[in-house]
Amino acid sequence: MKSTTAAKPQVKKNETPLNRQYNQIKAKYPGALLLFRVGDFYETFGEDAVRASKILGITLTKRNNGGANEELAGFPHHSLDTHLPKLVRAGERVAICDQLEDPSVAKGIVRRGVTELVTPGVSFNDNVLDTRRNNYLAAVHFGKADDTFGISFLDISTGEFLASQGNSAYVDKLLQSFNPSEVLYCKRNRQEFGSLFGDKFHTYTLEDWAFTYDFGYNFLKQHFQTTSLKGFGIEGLPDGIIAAGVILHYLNETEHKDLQHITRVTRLEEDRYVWLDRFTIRNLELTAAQQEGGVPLIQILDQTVTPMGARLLRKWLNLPLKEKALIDERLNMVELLVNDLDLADTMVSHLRQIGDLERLVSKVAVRRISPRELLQLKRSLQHVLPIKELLITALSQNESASLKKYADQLNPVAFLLDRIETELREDPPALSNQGGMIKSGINAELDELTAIAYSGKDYLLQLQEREVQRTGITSLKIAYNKVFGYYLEVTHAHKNRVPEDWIRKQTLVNAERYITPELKVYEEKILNAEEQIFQIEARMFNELVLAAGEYVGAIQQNARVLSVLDVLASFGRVAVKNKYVRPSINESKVLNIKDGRHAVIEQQLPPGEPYIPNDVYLDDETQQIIIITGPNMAGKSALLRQTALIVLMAQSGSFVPASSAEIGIVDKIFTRVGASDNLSRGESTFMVEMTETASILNNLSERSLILMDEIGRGTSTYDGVSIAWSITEYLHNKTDCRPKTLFATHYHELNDLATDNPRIKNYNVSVKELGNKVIFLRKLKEGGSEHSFGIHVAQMAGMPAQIVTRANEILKQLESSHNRETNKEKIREAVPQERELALRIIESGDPKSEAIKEKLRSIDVNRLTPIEALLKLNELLKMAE
Ligand SMILES: Nc1ncnc2c1ncn2[C@@H]1O[C@H](COP(=O)(O)OP(=O)(O)OP(=O)(O)O)[C@@H](O)[C@H]1O
Repeated sequence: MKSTTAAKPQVKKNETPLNRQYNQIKAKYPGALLLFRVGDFYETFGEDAVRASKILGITLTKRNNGGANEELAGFPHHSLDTHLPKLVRAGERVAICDQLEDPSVAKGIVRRGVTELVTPGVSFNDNVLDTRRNNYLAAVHFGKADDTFGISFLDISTGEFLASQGNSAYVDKLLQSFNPSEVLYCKRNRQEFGSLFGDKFHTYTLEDWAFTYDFGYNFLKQHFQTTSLKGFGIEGLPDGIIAAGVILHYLNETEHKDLQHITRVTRLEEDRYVWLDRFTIRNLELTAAQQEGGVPLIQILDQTVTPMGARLLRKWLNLPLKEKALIDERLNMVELLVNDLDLADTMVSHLRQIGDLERLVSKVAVRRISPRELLQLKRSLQHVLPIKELLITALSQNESASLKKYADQLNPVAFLLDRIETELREDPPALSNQGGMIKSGINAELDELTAIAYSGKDYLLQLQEREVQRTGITSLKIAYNKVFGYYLEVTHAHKNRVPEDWIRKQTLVNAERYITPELKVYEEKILNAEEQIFQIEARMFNELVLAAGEYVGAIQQNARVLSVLDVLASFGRVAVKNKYVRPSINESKVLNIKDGRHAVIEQQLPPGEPYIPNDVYLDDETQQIIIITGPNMAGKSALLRQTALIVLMAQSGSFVPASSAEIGIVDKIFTRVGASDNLSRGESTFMVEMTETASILNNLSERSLILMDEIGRGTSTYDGVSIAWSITEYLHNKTDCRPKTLFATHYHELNDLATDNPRIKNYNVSVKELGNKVIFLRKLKEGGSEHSFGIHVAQMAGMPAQIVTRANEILKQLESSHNRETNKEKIREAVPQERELALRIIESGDPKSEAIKEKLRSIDVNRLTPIEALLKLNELLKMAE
């Protein structure tokens, strides 16, 4: 994706003063597309014009610039709201250069300056933002120590600011989960950034000096007006502080200086959340589908009614919890709402009216709120008190710590509401510079001026009436424009009836315009009054916004509580609708799911086709690893994924699709599913599969849940079976932890593993054979399978009969020549044979064996992963042959 860095400004000869001003400003914002306000238009020039015309579909013209022809494209200033989002979405950084003084009073060339640099990650514009998603700006700092990184995220539209640090895998995971719209990093890390974190992000690189500890620390201290950062819990994160400092620095550089709504920086604690690697996030399709048209889990679970609730749900699904108390707190509240549907419904009906309180309050803090939005803020806040009262009433019937906490935290901000109610009209305009905002009876001077303006207008109507009588010109009209002020307009047909005392001002094609001294007197009265009204109202509105600014902290807290309530209510509604149950969370290592279902697939089956529920039991004593065999299409992958989804939903605080679920807290979920989805990256399928598996095996913990689907199918059957076999053995025999594993495979040879390994159990997803047809029962049963029905599936898929018959013949032949018992013995004997071979090689003295010895010596056994060991062994065997 687009990456931006500074470009050299062009110096031109024969500059006009306007050009010089343009070039000076342009040079200050390298890499940005400059929208240059000239009169009523925003103009772009040169390269910017070419890009703008392409993105916006506006006409590209040429102008003469110091003898050279330069491209030019522009649009009327009032179209900024339509055009800006298009430019930003196309990945442009847009510098908005406005006229900083009134052109009519400017001496010489109008003063201009960039008032905002809008970039993909920094925007307040409602048209750029997706209400149901956060718009994060991220900064990544490459730490001094090996594999340490600082990372920070900011959503300027909500004020949420986070910092953390960890290794590259952690940073990568966060980037995947938060999916920032723009990522900042240091120029010197350009090479590494792409190879570590991919090229899907819009990035912007900054100079080295911004990435220093003292700079970041001081910037943060200054912003929060604190003497240290201890209160935020980030003191111990030097790399995280650097990243957070870079974000504030960047905001400053992009002319975002009103940041009062960023009231804290929160430490994102790595060990508070379940670890999901990037493959898991993608494969489980929690918040985004892998393929177009696919349905992610969030689509099923999202019944939130506020944009901030929708954003929070996304976060909760990406960051499931590991602490029982916190998970139970959420589940308790969901249960309460499920059991008290009246409470849930009334609460949701209030929440529905609240809208995006979080973004509205940010606009208050940065003083970008419009009169209409302030009214909206008032209307949102009016629902806080009823919700608080609802919770308090519910508390009288339920002993609930959560209810009490939420009720306590909600602040109805009555004083502010009262003030807005008293002062702001119910039909305010969109802009604050043309009056019509403040109610009458608040400011005596304002009321007086309004009376003058109104009576002046009444007087003008009387004047018009009088002149009609006097001249007999019934079509005579009094109108107004900016150039002449008020005037009388008469069509040419009545021109000769115009009295002597009228003064002609303008002749049009079919009419003439006149003024009279009397008209001018009243004009001045009206215009003066209006001008003063605008000024007084703008000042009063500003004071109102400032007053609201005092409540930013309280309103932000309201927004947080309301978004939590929204997500919990959404969990409750989905639980009732889809028949989910409350999971029981404990600290054991047991996973015991009864009648589990796949939350997404069950919603998509054709009507009348039920989803077949299944039990899954895993622990670290008796059933640590389950090998699941079964034909293609039987439902193996669905079973694997539903198990992980149930765990994740439970630990996010949601009820789950099952008849019961005991969840011993899981701290990491790894998946290796499918083999074909990385082809577009140009890596070999098998290599990707092995890299992903290696990353799983190197990061295990005793609470890990591993899902492996057809590991090894990307290579020859023998290689595949050998690798799958050795991985499973490794997971079983690991001495430091016993990660729970579901292993779906077509290799029924693996069923033999259960013979010698007590915690490995065989299951199969059953099918029934009817004649030569297969019926999918989709029921998980104990025991292995004898064959894989691949040919049946080929037949079902409409393969020509001739091919199906021939395949069956070949299969029979192969099965008779490969006796399973012999294979089983061979596999069991494999280890001693290899050792023997190694010894023979080392003892002989020929040149080939010397080379092999050399190779062996180069291996550092302590740093070798099981997969690398297998690959090395394979290499050595090839050399020996
Ligand atoms: N328990 C179930 N109840 C109803 N339908 C199911 C169930 N499990 C799976 N299905 C349906 O069967 C389809 C195939 O399931 P799945 O992809 O899990 O099969 P598989 O055994 O992993 O196949 P393959 O080995 O070819 O990858 C699913 O897309 C779903 O529509």
